[in-house]
Amino acid sequence: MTRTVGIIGIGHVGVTTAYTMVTKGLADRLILIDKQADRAAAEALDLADAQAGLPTFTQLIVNDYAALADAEVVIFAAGDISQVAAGGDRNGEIASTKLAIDEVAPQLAQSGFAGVLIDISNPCDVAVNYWQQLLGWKRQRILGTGTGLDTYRMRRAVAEKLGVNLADVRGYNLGEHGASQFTAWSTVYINSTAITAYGALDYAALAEASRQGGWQIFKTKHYTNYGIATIACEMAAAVISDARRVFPCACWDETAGISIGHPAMLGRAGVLSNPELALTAAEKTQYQHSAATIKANLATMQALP
Ligand SMILES: NC(=O)c1ccc[n+]([C@@H]2O[C@H](COP(=O)([O-])OP(=O)(O)OC[C@H]3O[C@@H](n4cnc5c(N)ncnc54)[C@H](O)[C@@H]3O)[C@@H](O)[C@H]2O)c1
Repeated sequence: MTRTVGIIGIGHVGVTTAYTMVTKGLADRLILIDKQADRAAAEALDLADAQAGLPTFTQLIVNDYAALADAEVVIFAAGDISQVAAGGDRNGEIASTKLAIDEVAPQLAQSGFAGVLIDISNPCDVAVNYWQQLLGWKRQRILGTGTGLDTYRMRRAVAEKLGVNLADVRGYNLGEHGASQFTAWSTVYINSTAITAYGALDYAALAEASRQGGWQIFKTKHYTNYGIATIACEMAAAVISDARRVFPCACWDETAGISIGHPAMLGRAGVLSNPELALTAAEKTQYQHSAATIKANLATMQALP
């Protein structure tokens, strides 16, 4: 089997995702697409140079939608990061991301792509719902990185606080990849020990550190790329290898009636199932509030011309 992945939008995030794919040898064929055709071509040449020093080889194809017909995964990172509103509000990108989706969706549909679409572009949950409505595919084939990156940030904040390794911190941030997200502390463990066993902690400060972690980076760099590229590649690899690994993803929740960040088992068909969580009553309320926020922002996106 030839592992084929497409990346649409070769800006900061798209190119870092491509670099991660190439250096980890996660794909045999990588298709890079950007409406700035020269930019995608230049990035492909730079990536091609890197391969002289790598133990794996990735065939690079530029700006060819037809090549997506054979892809297992397409990662969508198109948009315009300069539209992020003051304070790091990802909803500033509603119009630019809608425009990019409207431009790409017909070409993606026409390409014959039959794999799994992973949206990174923000506002991520809103974009996933919009993609699902526009394309009408089985919802399990369309997901977003959602609170995957926020969960990484929670793991970093907890690890720094407790003096443990962030790889040993498990659990989830849930809901919107945005201000209404929350850390579900009932799910957080350090190895097999519940975080609650660590005594009194300032949970509000830790949750805020993960919620605001992106802004802390963004206000200096004006973009973020390494964390998101890593989680996107982890998810893509799980789909390609039918790994049945669980990630917090923006994906359909029948009960909430919306796609929203919650754990999903990923495999070749996309979302295979959603593990049940035993959330507390307060966490359930936060989740419902986040679902309502995504629905309101989706209505805003749909109302745009
Ligand atoms: N979900 C997350 O956790 C997360 C984290 C970081 C960034 N992001 C999001 O990822 C997206 C990309 O960020 P970035 O910093 O790479 O932005 P960027 O502005 O650097 O790059 C966007 C790229 O998309 C291209 N593009 C725009 N419209 C297109 C179209 N119709 N077809 C093809 N290409 C098109 C642009 O030419 C540009 O190269 C943003 O929406 C950003 O908010 C999400």
